[in-house]
Amino acid sequence: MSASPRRRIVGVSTKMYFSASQTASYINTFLSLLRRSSPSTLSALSSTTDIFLIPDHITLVSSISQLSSSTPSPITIIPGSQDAHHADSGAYTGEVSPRVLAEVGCRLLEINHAERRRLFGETDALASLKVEAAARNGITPLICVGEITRPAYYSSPSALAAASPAEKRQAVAAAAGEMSSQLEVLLSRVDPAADIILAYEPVWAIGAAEPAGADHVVGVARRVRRLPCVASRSGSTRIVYGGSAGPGLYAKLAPGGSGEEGEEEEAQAVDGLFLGRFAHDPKQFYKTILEVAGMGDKVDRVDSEDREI
Ligand SMILES: O=C[C@H](O)COP(=O)(O)O
Repeated sequence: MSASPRRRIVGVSTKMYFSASQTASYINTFLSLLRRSSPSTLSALSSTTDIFLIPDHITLVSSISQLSSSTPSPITIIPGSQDAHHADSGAYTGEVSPRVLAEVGCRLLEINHAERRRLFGETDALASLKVEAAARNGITPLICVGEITRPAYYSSPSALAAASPAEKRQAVAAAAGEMSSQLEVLLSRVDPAADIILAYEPVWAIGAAEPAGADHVVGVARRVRRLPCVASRSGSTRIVYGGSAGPGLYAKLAPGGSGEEGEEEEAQAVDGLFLGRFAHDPKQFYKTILEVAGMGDKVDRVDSEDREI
């Protein structure tokens, strides 16, 4: 996965929503959308943007085979795993080995998702071992991190509209501060030269009706990039946003979008999106991919069955 300058990246985790046959049919429908795209669309897409797909563990191997046999050239879809143990082998009944994941073609490992922390008691220290295990096995770690507390002004649309720039800056600083101590631990065991992806997922925006505001996301991403444990890395550190993300969001996060006011514009604070529910329809997933790739002019064609995308 090359990332210099940083390639955009967008993907989906199906969490535990789909049956095995739904996962197969989801991938099938998504790949047919890609196959309906013109060679120039596919070529432009693959030249700028990485796409990943993270099914459940049971369907990972069959998904990898489906992706490798039916993805139209020159697109490559990066298969990922939702979790793994930190040891490569041993007496760990029921666990998934990162070495075996690498062996079957998995190239991305999701680590430290808020649901793993809240429901299964995972900690920063455990996640740091998994980050190390992924990199050791040549798998790119996709490290989820985000603040727990929702800024008070998200309580209602009117409170959000009335929030002052100072309140918003304070919320951005608080979120980045909370993530700073987590990231220190999460990145403590991985080679600074390894390529990683950070998924900024405010816990309060996961499973919600709406994503966090663009100004909040861009502001936090900029601050995270400046944290010493991130800024000092020599490997690529891409940042994707997750938490009720879907079509229409990335344009607001990209340079020239509606990101945080009053700060020096960075070329690209957020490198892409990490989708959940709002990618359950393969067409919505493909529309979002096109938007992340800066090809929003193609989005209207996705709904029309008889037009080439
Ligand atoms: O893994 C993806 C994120 O947790 C976002 O999920 P969501 O878009 O369904 O809120």
